[in-house]
Amino acid sequence: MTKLSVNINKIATLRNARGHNRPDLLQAARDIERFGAEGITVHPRPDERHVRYQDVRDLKAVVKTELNVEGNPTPDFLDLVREVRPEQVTLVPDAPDAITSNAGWNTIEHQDYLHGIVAELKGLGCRVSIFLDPVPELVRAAAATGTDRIELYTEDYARHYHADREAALLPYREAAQLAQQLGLGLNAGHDLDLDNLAYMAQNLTGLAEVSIGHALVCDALYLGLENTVQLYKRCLSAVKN
Ligand SMILES: CC(=O)[C@@H](O)[C@H](O)COP(=O)(O)O
Ligand SMILES: NCC(=O)COP(=O)(O)O
Repeated sequence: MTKLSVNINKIATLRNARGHNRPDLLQAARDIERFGAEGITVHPRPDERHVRYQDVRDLKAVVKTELNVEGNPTPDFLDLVREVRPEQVTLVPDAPDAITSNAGWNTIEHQDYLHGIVAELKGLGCRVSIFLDPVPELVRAAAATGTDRIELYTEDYARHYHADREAALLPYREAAQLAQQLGLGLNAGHDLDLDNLAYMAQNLTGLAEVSIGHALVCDALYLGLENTVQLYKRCLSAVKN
């Protein structure tokens, strides 16, 4: 079954709002794992607007499932993951001032660059995933970097889901099939929520992991964190109807 990695960036956003430690990010991570998540994802951005670099160091000792650290492989980010050695590193080509992740890698143009980073991170014992759009040529070029997995950038799927979910998912299904043929592991994330998750999980072959944060934390404000984590898990276990 597809694993749920909960992105706790937005819990850190709330924590930072008052300059104190409430909510306690580390306790939230422990609780989210206890509620059933199979991973914790963080995306420490250069401006530390939410998850701070020290949070990542502290989470390494706290997370008992898998720690997935996302980010643009800047020198500071690489120094952090060299120090922390999380179970998974997801490479994302974000600009420092991006309001959120808004693009996947051009793995054709950056293939040599990514190849070197992938080799180093795998050498540290980290699983590596590359964030990209569901474009066959990009998937093929990602495989040539030696990455363990790709993460399909699902904003477009989420945007078009309600209009025509079958059409919205089609490029992702094709990319997933190609990834499987190329021996790439498959993750997915960005803007997934309680409306659109089950259909993707039921129809994307070989989907190993989804990382979900913004919608999940928003839902938890109304539904409670434990209940919300379990609702997202239920979407991943729903049988295709
Ligand atoms: C890579 C991706 O799509 C998201 O995981 C990203 O981490 C979200 O970042 P924000 O929480 O800063 O919007
Ligand atoms: N990689 C996607 C992620 O970690 C969370 O994205 P979102 O659910 O906050 O959009």
